[in-house]
Amino acid sequence: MSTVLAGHGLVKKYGSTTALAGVDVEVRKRDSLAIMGPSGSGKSTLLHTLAGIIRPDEGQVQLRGERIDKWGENRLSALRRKRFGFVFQFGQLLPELPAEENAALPLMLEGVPRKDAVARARRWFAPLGLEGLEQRRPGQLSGGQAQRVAIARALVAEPDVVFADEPTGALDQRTSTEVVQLLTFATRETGAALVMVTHDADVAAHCDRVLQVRDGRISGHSHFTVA
Ligand SMILES: Nc1ncnc2c1ncn2[C@@H]1O[C@H](COP(=O)(O)OP(=O)(O)OP(=O)(O)O)[C@@H](O)[C@H]1O
Repeated sequence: MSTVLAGHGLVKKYGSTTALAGVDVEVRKRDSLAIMGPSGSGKSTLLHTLAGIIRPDEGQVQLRGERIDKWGENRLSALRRKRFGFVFQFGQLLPELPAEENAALPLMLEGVPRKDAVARARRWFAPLGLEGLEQRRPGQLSGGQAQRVAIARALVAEPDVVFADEPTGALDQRTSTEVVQLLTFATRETGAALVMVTHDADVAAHCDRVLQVRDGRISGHSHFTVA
């Protein structure tokens, strides 16, 4: 299967701190990868480097074989909008917009007319268990519902890769399980790859593979048998 996203020899330093000390990672279509490791081990730096948010000092990031880490900021931010989806710990939904418009936002930012963008976003509401909540503002949603709207927003533009940074970090265990099941299922349905940072081994176990990071290096790599 072809590689969608790859990082080779990634090094990132902040002053005397080496956040990434030479990391190699590849993800393929429909692949889901969890990144785990102690606090400060470099997980978020790795995710942000793969997502074109942080530039590595050494090494390279390739999307479908094309090197992106040297691209200019405008080109990179357009790439992030079109080809990547993001889910963060706290949904980061816009409080004044109804759920359906929050989910439609990446399309509207690309110039898709509001009505069409919302219609496409609405298609995600039933599979994500959000039917009937289309008009709610984020303040009127539970934490789990807000994360499901964030998943719809991450998938609406049919990205190549979804990046999730502690997507269940603010949720209780039952809600975490629901959210990660929906995230892995829905992402796989679209054919996108998923790269997720999590502290929670139960959440990581929903991914195909787990990468352990320690002191900026890969310290372990395990595969789960995919049903
Ligand atoms: N902008 C920055 N400036 C200086 N140091 C940074 C910066 N970002 C990260 N670091 C340092 O780089 C190292 C890796 O940080 P990173 O956030 O990637 O770790 P993490 O594994 O995601 O941690 P956590 O689980 O606590 O979120 C840490 O020592 C951190 O203090």
